[in-house]
Amino acid sequence: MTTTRGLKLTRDFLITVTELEAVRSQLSSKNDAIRSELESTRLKLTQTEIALESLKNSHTYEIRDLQREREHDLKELKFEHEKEMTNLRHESQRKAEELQRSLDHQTKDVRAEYEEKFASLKREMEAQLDQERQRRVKEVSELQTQAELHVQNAGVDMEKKDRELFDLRRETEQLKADIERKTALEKNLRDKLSESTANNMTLESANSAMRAKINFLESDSQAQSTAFAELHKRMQEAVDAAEETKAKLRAEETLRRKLHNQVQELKGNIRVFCRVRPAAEIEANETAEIAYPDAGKDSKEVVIQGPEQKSAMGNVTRATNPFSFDRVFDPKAQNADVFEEISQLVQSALDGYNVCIFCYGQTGSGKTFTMSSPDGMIPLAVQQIYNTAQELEEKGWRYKMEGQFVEVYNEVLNDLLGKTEELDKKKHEIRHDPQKKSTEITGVTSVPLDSPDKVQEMLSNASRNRSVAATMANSRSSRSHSVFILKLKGQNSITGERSEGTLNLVDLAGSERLSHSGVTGDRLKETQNINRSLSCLGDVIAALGSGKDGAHVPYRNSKLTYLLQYSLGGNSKTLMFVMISPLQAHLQETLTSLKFATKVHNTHIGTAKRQAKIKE
Ligand SMILES: Nc1ncnc2c1ncn2[C@@H]1O[C@H](COP(=O)(O)OP(=O)(O)OP(=O)(O)O)[C@@H](O)[C@H]1O
Repeated sequence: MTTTRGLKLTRDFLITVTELEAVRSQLSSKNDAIRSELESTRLKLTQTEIALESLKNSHTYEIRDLQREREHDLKELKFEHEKEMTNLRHESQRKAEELQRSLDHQTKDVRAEYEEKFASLKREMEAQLDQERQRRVKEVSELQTQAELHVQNAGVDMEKKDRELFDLRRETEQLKADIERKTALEKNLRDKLSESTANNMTLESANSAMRAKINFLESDSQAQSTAFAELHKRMQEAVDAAEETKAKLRAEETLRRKLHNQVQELKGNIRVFCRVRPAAEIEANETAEIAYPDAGKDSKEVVIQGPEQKSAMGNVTRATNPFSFDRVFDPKAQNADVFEEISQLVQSALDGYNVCIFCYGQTGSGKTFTMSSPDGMIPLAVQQIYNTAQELEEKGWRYKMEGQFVEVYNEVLNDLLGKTEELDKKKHEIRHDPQKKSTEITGVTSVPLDSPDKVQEMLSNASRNRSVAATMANSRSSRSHSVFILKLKGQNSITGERSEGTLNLVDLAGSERLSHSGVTGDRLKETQNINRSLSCLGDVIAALGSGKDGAHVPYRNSKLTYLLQYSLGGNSKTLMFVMISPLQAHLQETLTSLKFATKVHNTHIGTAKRQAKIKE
């Protein structure tokens, strides 16, 4: 069995080998055919390459021949060209020379022609110039004559103006001398009056003694009645003399006040006083260098040594800053000395003027001390007005005096004499009467000032109200403007005259330059309002000083200037106090304040008019 299977396997194997042999012989014959085909193709390729090589060689020869030919042609052409160029160059050179010759010829002709024309034009121009020169010389001499005439006229005018100025100065001097004389006279008359009053009293007592004597004697003898008549006559003479002296005194007083007002009008009606407060004990070593060169004489000058400045070279210098005002009060000056200087101005309110006195300066420079302390300007002004009003009663004048005290805080008006709980709440409005040039504030408390003691009560009420407000918004007095308004209405029963004047005493908010940086909320609002209202005050003064009649004055730009509309400007007398701190730390603010005050001092805001009328 196994052998059969082996035989079968061997037969199958042999069959397979035979088949594979047949396939191999087929493949080998195919391979031979392909190889011979490859050989013939390779032969063909070699032949083609040979043919190509020979073609390439023949082309190379042709190209070389062509190149040689072309080079030859090129050389010939170049030669021809150069020959032609030489000919052309010669030809053009010849033509150029010809052209140059002809041009030279033409130029010569043209130049000759132009020279001739130029000479004739020059002659013409010179003739015209000569004529013009003569005309101008004539004109210049005419102008010179006219100018000389003008100069002569101007000289005459100048002399006239100088004379006028001199006359005015003399008049002012005379007025001043008159006032001094009248004041001396008045004093004299007052002395005489008191002497006469004393005489009168003596005579009256003598008279009553005589009467008693007469009664006692009850005699009707001739001698007694003559003596009595004589005594009576002497007494009557003394009474008449006293009456006459009183009348003279009244006339002199009227004249003195008139002359004072005239002098003020001649001076212009805005004046500036400067006051330097004393340093407190603890500040004694921190003071700036401030000098008063004319102290004890005119007292109009103050000199501030500026801060130290280092130059690029390292040198340290200090600028000297001199300022001059109508009056400078050094730290030794007392409130009474200051008031003496303003008393005439206060008096003007009684004469029917609107008067405005305001204190400008940084916080802590002495504004409130000057205005509201017990011997400050407000109490002294009220006291003086009260005394004068009483004296004027003799001359037939009766005055009604009313005081108001308001505050402008954050552009809102507050009544400092009103109820504390109404502060910052009750609305007040400003009403102007353009006809009467007067101002009213709605709903504001008016205190009749029938005795000078009332003013102290008023001031303490105002201060109490302000201190209550201060607990709510810090140091209210330095962050708001306060205005004390004294209204004076007078009537003369003898002459029928009436007068209406207002005295405004203003304590401004601290003028230190307040920066907006780092401030927010209520404090920022306060700061902006103070800055704005103080700059509005400056703008109003500048507009008034621009001297243009009818020029727009921006009173409406702030509550303060709107309130003071009729007390700042043409129809009023204005005085500004610039208050100065003596401390070195405040030097920069001091210089800023003094510069602002100098601007105000240089402003002339017209002539004040009295608000007086005659009874129809
Ligand atoms: N002439 C003076 N003599 C003596 N002390 C003065 C004088 N002036 C000011 N003082 C004192 O200096 C301090 C600051 O003055 P004051 O309060 O009047 O300044 P102010 O400018 O009104 O400040 P604020 O703007 O805060 O109201 C106060 O203690 C005051 O008493």
